[in-house]
Amino acid sequence: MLPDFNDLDQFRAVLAAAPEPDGAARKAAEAHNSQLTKPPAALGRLEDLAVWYAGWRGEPRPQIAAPQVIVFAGNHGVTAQGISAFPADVTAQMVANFEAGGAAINQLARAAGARMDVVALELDRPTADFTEAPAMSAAELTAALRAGWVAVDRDADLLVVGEMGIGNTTAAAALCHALYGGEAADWTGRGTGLDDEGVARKARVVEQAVALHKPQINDGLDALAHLGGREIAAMAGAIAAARMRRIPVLLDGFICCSAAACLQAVNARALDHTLAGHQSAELAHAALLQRLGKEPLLSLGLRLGEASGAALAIPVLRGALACHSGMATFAEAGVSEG
Ligand SMILES: Cc1cc2ncn([C@H]3O[C@H](COP(=O)(O)O)[C@@H](O)[C@H]3O)c2cc1C
Ligand SMILES: O=C(O)c1cccnc1
Repeated sequence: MLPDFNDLDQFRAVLAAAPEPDGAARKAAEAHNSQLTKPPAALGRLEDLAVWYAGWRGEPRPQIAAPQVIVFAGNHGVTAQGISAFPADVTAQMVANFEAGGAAINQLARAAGARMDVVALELDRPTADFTEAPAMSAAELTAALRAGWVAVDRDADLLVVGEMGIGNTTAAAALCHALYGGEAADWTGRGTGLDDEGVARKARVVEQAVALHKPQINDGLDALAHLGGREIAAMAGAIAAARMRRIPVLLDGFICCSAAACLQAVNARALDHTLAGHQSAELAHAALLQRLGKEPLLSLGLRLGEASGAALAIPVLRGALACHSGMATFAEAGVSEG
């Protein structure tokens, strides 16, 4: 059973009690890796990925059999400030598209052999416009974290989380500016395709919002409440639930990583069970990945969200484990060691 939480302090306590990887399984995986029929380290980063995954699953020779993709959707009051190239109605329209199987992530999840779930969070009740008021109350944030927390399949052996929410690159930029400082413009990109004038307006919105709320922000959950969105909070809740179940997580683009950053700001080790699936083309994703200490698996110029980049990385991790767990050792294959 997962522990439960009813308020933000209980969620902070859950994060503080997060489990660590299984040291014995990790050691056994390292020893096994060193005996496989290949020159030492010839599979490069795949070898580290396999050992990392084995530690989290507590199995020296695991496979990925049941990956789960969850796309969370939410609406944002800050869209009133003209910060997206698309209207807010697109969020609900895309949820219908996900449910009908017509979006990019439907194809990528299927191609990766992953189960896909869509969780829409109160789309007809957008968050407050955070240039004027906190985006969410503590109770609303708790509810959104819980929606993510309960969406994780207990039998999944890999989790990919992503999002849909017109305006959410503004929320993600504001979260990064609040957590890491610098200039608002450093964290503000084009999102769905703003022109230069639109990006300048968006950066002013980010700057104004962070200046308004910064005095009330003491950790990542305060930042999420003031500047986040329901789908961003739900991604954070799902990432935390996966940790409790020792399910490794592939992070998606800028918005997903802003959710992860909020967890890391509460507990420095909260993302140890996660990898960066890809580096998005959104302006600040590279800088955010650096802050998270994550090296992306892929960099394909995607700037879509929806979990698309992380879903594409599933076969990379699966390939790492197929080699690790399926290859013969030198002794088994009768191959001479160097
Ligand atoms: C048709 C369509 C499909 C999408 N799928 C993901 N996003 C992406 O774009 C949005 C963020 O960009 P901004 O902050 O500029 O609104 C998010 O919903 C994100 O997932 C989409 C956007 C559109 C228009
Ligand atoms: O990096 C992302 O995930 C992203 C970038 C632009 C628009 N939507 C998502």
